[in-house]
Amino acid sequence: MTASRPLVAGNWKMNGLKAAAAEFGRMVEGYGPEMRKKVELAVCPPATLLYTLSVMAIGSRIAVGGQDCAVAAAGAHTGDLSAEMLADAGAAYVIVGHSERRTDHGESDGLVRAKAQAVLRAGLTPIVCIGETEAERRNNETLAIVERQLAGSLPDGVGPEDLVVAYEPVWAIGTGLTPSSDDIAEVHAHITGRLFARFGEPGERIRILYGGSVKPANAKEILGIPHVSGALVGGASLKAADFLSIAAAYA
Ligand SMILES: O=C[C@H](O)COP(=O)(O)O
Repeated sequence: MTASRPLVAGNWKMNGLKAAAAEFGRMVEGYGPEMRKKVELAVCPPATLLYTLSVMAIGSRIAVGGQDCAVAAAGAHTGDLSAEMLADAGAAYVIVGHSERRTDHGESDGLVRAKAQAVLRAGLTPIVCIGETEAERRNNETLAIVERQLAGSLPDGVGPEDLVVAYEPVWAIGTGLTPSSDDIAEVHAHITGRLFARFGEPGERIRILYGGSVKPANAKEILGIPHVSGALVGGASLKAADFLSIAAAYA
């Protein structure tokens, strides 16, 4: 896995029954050699579809990933899935700290960090999500919030290939709203600076995805912003045509 190509990752969230595999099949078909050279694609389906999609992805170079994991590797944790299980099912990535997990399940920065460590332990790459709420942005706290979340959520001792950061303003998720390009640029530059401060020069090469209402219509503009090295896409990743059209912003 190289950090040189940008990454467009789809997060299907709690969407997709068996029939959704056909949509993934269309993504596999559409991810041709030219696109592969320019952009890496990953799809994080519900865990029930992970193994099916990973088998379909063999030979296609589309990665699949999980949306969350437990901290422990195995044991008496009813209903949980370990990073090792996700790896066994074919995952290459695991999203941790998504704002919906932070909100719905009260996940703290410390827990997100432990989950990111678990992902690394299993040999996978964590996509660590951070981002401010609408109230925090209104109070001009955005940079302080992302800085605090980064400091608390990122694992230590990782190289640029081992880690992906996703900046997702909570108020932009699923709303059709997006920050201005200048605002996205400011936050991504700030995150880059913090990654440099924490990891040294390799930290500047850690990919920082933008997430929050990325659509085919705005992908080219958002993905062209300095320090934006890909996207974490929710709703628009459910349809192959939309997802591939977003990735085509790099073509
Ligand atoms: O993980 C993906 C994000 O939450 C963005 O979702 P969205 O593209 O539906 O706004």
